[in-house]
Amino acid sequence: MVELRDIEKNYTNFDLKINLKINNGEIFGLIGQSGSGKSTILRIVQGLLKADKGEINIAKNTETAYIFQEFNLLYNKNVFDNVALPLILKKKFSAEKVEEVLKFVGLSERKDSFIASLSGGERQRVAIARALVTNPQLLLCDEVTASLDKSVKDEILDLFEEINKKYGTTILVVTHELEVVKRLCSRVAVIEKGKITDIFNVNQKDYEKSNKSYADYVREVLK
Ligand SMILES: Nc1ncnc2c1ncn2[C@@H]1O[C@H](COP(=O)(O)OP(=O)(O)OP(=O)(O)O)[C@@H](O)[C@H]1O
Repeated sequence: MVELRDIEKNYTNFDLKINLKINNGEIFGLIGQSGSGKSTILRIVQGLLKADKGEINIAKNTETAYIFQEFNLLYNKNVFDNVALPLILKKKFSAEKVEEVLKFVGLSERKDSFIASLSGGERQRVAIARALVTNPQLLLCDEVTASLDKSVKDEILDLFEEINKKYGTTILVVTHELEVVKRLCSRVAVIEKGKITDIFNVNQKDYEKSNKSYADYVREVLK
């Protein structure tokens, strides 16, 4: 689905050099500390940044969508209009499609609400719905759960899993959070100082999905 071959990007104090292959239908994690080069890789895959060397191959006509940490929502528009935007830009507006993805992310009831009145988790759901509305085969996610608390994070991660299962969407997840990779990804690449130092299958078996209430979680950590 996505192949980065001998990709290089050189900044004054930073050199990226990687090879990476992401298979059709997998949820692939890219994990690394701040400054390791994750966003640079994602931007190269998005086509927002040109590599100095190497080749990037993405299957022809792959519909791609992005979800960012900051959500990039339009605050002067309501939920419905935010989600409809990519379809309007592509001149493919369909109210039914917007309704369908809003239902999928559990926001049908909030479709007339303005973004400012939503919680962080709800905003993230709007961003996910907006990404899904064009039926992407490839979803690129940059630190999408970093600002969310544990229970909302679990909900959003469930949603990504559902997207992958229901639509077969290939998902590339960039994160510095180990638990996100553990919970969601089948494979992960570890990136350090611009190089991939390891790639392996994630052992998801012993991840315990939390059914605890928020109060239980707080007690468990703090007491
Ligand atoms: N336009 C640029 N000019 C010069 N250096 C840059 C530029 N963009 C990124 N860098 C450098 O490249 C390195 C990797 O940055 P990148 O944003 O890819 O890291 P990251 O792993 O995504 O970090 P974070 O988790 O903090 O977002 C950093 O050292 C950064 O300073």
